[in-house]
Amino acid sequence: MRLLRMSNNTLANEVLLSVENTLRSSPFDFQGARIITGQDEGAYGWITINYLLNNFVQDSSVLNLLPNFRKVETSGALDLGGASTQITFVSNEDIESQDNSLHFRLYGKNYNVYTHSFLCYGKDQALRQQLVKNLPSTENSTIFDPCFNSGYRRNSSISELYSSPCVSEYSTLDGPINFEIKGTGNYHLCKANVQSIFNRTHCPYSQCSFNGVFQPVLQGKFGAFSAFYFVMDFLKLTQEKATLDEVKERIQQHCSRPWDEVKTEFPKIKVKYLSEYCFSGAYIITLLELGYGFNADNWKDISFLGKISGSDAGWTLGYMLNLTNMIPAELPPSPPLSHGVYVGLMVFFSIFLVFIMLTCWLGHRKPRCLQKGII
Ligand SMILES: Nc1ccn([C@@H]2O[C@H](COP(=O)(O)OP(=O)(O)OP(=O)(O)O)[C@@H](O)[C@H]2O)c(=O)n1
Repeated sequence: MRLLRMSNNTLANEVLLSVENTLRSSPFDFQGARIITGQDEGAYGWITINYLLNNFVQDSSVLNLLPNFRKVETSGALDLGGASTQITFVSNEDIESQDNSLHFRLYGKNYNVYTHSFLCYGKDQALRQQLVKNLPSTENSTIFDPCFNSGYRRNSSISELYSSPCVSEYSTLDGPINFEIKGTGNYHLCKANVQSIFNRTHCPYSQCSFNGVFQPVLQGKFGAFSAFYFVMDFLKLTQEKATLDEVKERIQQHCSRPWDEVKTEFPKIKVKYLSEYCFSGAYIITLLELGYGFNADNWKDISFLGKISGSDAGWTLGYMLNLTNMIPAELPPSPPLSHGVYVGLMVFFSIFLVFIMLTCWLGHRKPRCLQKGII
């Protein structure tokens, strides 16, 4: 919707109006439809996964005294959509760019959060950028693309290719109107093509991810969801903790398989998704490694998450939690003593009272001989 608004604002408004009309006639308490910002998308994704992972349940002074008390850290959020991708995590460093800085107070604790949304770096738009950047200058009607399995063919057109604002600046009237994309299935060539859409030559801050965007040093664990999960799940890389090299090896193997073989093995998967897993694998590795700076050491900090406790990982739950005030800024008032400590103190004081009464009684009691009048 953010892309559509850029290329055709009237059409974007028409879509919103249509959504509003439909939802207004539903039994829900509909309060309006709007296009959220990339920053919101990052923030709400971060809230969702940390809420579902129970990371906001923080220490109270009593809990702190417990021997097995775990100081809960939040998890960073990595979201890959079709049009944009978001990275969000708590950072102890100075966030040099205001646009990337968020402050939350949740359950009585402050969080300084870094977030950035890269529009045009979702999986579908990145594929488009990669194709455009590597279009041969000749007027060939066939494009050989290493990011598709060999034997794969797809028809496209110049107008379709350049229809997105992510690539319209590269638009050229040269070349054929219609062309055919033919896969050659080569992971290393594909990765080289994908790298060409990441600009790491300029950085106006002390450190950047790519395209001149500030990013502090990566901190803590990360949950990667949406297309990060769909792709890694297809490649069977979400359960086992594979090393970065093993992950690359698996993607390389997949890219080198002939398209016919892939299609026969997975007849139930949509052709659009299936045909793009080679590109998607190479893109995810490049985005995480070259873009965000993950490496062989901190790769283990990334968990690929589809559902958490039965709920989808994504920005929508976080948006709803925020809207309905489900995560209060302050901790709910808790009793000064826990139940266990209260019961323990009651038992102790009861025994103490009985002991005092017994001592008094023994101290004031007359000896038996006095009672009988014998000195
Ligand atoms: N089983 C699936 C489902 C989706 N996808 C891909 O995952 C990406 C993200 O899909 P979706 O969650 O529908 O994202 P969008 O809503 O399009 O993302 P955005 O937030 O960027 O608009 C898309 O490229 C889609 O083709 C996939 O590879 N396999």
